[in-house]
Amino acid sequence: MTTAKICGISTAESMHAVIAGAASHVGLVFFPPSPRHLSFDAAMALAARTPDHVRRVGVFVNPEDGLLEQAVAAGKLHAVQLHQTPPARAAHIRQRFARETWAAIAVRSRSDLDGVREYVGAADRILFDAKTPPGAALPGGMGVRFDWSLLDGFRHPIPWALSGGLDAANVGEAVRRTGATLVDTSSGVESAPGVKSVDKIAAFLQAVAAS
Ligand SMILES: O=C(O)c1ccccc1NCC(=O)[C@H](O)[C@H](O)COP(=O)(O)O
Repeated sequence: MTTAKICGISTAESMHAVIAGAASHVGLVFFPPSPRHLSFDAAMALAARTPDHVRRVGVFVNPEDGLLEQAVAAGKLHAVQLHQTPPARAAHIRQRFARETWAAIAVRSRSDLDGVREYVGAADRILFDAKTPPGAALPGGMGVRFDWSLLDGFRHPIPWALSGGLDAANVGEAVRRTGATLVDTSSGVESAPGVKSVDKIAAFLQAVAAS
């Protein structure tokens, strides 16, 4: 069975669609340059609307402890997803905050997978995401897909999830092709950057359930 994380939720309406569609995880972004960035107050309000069986994942880019402290408390986070965060720093965060820790690996070529093993003991899950273009404002959430065949034969040392350019039309193929048991999407369920579509969220979650 494949489960899904819908990332970058910022309204009560889209949170309702995530819950109604039976997503396993929801992503709350704490990165000011992102159109999905949440204030602590907004995160607190969304967390209050979310049952605990939908796991709240805070999304961060090499965060300081101070940001993590406030975000973990406001969002009642079950997990933290770390982009551009070296393994030693991820290990510190995992130990200090005692939250399930995901390390995002930005993938464009096979050599990008080399760093995965360094996260053994430092992260609980790897999120394979597409590398965004050089100079891009964001390290994720840009609808960029990577070549899934790069994962062929890769021996995953810890649990993992697939991300990057997934939508209702391609997620079934992505699951079949990679064997992913957890998939993640953000812009694939949006009508504009940062604007979630409840219809697209429902269609994505139906496609995952059918995969
Ligand atoms: O979504 C963001 O704005 C974001 C900002 C900073 C770091 C990571 C971010 N997103 C991470 C995610 O988990 C996205 O769901 C993932 O990159 C896939 O995005 P997309 O290709 O748009 O589906």
